[in-house]
Amino acid sequence: MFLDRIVATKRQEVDLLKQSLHIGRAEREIASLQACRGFEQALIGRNRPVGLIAEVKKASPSKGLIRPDFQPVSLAHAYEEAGTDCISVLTDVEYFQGSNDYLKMIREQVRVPLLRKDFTIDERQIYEARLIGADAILLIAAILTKSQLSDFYTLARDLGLDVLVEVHNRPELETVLDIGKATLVGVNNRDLKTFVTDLKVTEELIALMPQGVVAVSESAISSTDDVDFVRRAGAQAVLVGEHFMRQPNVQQAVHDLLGPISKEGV
Ligand SMILES: O=C(O)c1ccccc1NCC(=O)[C@H](O)[C@H](O)COP(=O)(O)O
Repeated sequence: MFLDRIVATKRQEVDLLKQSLHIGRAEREIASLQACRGFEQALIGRNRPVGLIAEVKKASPSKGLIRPDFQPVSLAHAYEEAGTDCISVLTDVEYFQGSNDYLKMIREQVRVPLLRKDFTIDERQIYEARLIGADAILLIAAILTKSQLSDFYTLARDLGLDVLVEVHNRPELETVLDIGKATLVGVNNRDLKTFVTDLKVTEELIALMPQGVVAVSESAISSTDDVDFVRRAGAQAVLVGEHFMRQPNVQQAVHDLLGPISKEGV
């Protein structure tokens, strides 16, 4: 299964990270960094009736190479110009052709809060995320135990990071709600084990979320009908990657998908 392969690769990467990232040193370095930009807060005070996390995504396991002419900083600038609330940067090298360097470069150039999109399986990756300039990390319920989800969540918050906790089915959501910490929950419409996508997953799971949770619908959103559907299902924000990456002008693509900036209806 592909997700198992990704996690196996992450274990190897973490073994290397254990040699290069010393937690005590990382903590001291982090203490001298500027505070993170509020990722969740940017979605709550969003620029449009539905919040937007626009993704910088060169390739994916399900689609291969998506954007051959990939200029991460220009793309991030275009997203910022288009009024995106937050940006997601894929940092996985092996399967998404991403890079920590892309996130670092974008951090230097744009003000929008950044999600480090990767497969977190070890606490060192959370320190690393903070050090490279992320404002938020992703925790994927499908690859973590309940205690890992809880511990990693707490560590990330202690380091000043926001956390997008991702679920794809009811048992995963129940685990996350049972832990009782997550305030920002993403429903991935893509089954990461089969790559099958279905927006109805958003509809099913958001209906089970308590008031106060900021719900994000992730993946396979490519039309205004899709946005309307997940919004009606209760999504306060959408995470969109491939659709924007396939458009020559991503700034225009954001306007076409989400309309002009308007705080009305927030
Ligand atoms: O995108 C994939 O093929 C993929 C495969 C296995 C694990 C994760 C995967 N994607 C990560 C994501 O969650 C998406 O990049 C993100 O939600 C945006 O989705 P999309 O708009 O469909 O590019």
